[in-house]
Amino acid sequence: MVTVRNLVRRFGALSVVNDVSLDIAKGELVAITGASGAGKSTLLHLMGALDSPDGGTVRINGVDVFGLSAKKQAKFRNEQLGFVFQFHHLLPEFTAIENVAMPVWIAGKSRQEGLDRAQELLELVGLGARTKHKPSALSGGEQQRVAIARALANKPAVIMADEPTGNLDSANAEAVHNLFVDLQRQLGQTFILVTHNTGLAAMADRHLEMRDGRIVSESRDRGA
Ligand SMILES: Nc1ncnc2c1ncn2[C@@H]1O[C@H](COP(=O)(O)OP(=O)(O)OP(=O)(O)O)[C@@H](O)[C@H]1O
Repeated sequence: MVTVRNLVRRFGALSVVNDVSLDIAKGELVAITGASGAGKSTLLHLMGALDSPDGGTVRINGVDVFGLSAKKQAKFRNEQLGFVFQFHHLLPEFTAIENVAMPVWIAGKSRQEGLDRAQELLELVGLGARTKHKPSALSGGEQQRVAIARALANKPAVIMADEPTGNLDSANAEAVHNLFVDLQRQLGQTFILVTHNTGLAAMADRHLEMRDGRIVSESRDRGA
């Protein structure tokens, strides 16, 4: 599903991602942990084609993402990848349902198709009664669930999440963890998560630890 080979990203003399290779299977939930500055976010951004590498390749569903033109890459990102960040980045002037429908509309589908899909997803994340609320009228945990629904909008191959619970209290963080596991089980959704949260890392099928731009350990610790 995701094949990373010899990925390198340098900032000045520093190799922030230093020759990383890894394979992620369909339906896998992978957590990446490591100290601040280890290169986790940079690696995730490269895998999501939000940044370009100085060397190496990323293939998602067989597509060489850095071999695509800028326009095709943006389309690929919108249709094949879902992103969840620490701060939800919802559009404040739009309702929850409109925020979730947005990637569907951007992909060229009709207004109604977008709204139907968004309604279904908001119900899936437990927000079926909150669809007409604007982000400011939702709690932090609810806003993050809207962002997760939005990430799912186009049935992406992979959801990439960078500190998705970093801004949440422990109860809301746990709700988001459980939601990821439910989505993995119900939809076979593939997830790559960068997190400092040991509870979230422990729920993953596979836990990769980064240090100084490299993956230094790997464990399969779900249920341990
Ligand atoms: N655009 C940039 N220009 C220069 N240096 C950068 C840039 N982006 C990241 N870095 C540096 O790369 C290193 C790794 O950053 P990165 O954000 O990937 O780490 P991280 O493991 O995600 O850390 P954290 O857990 O604190 O988010 C850091 O030393 C950071 O300062």
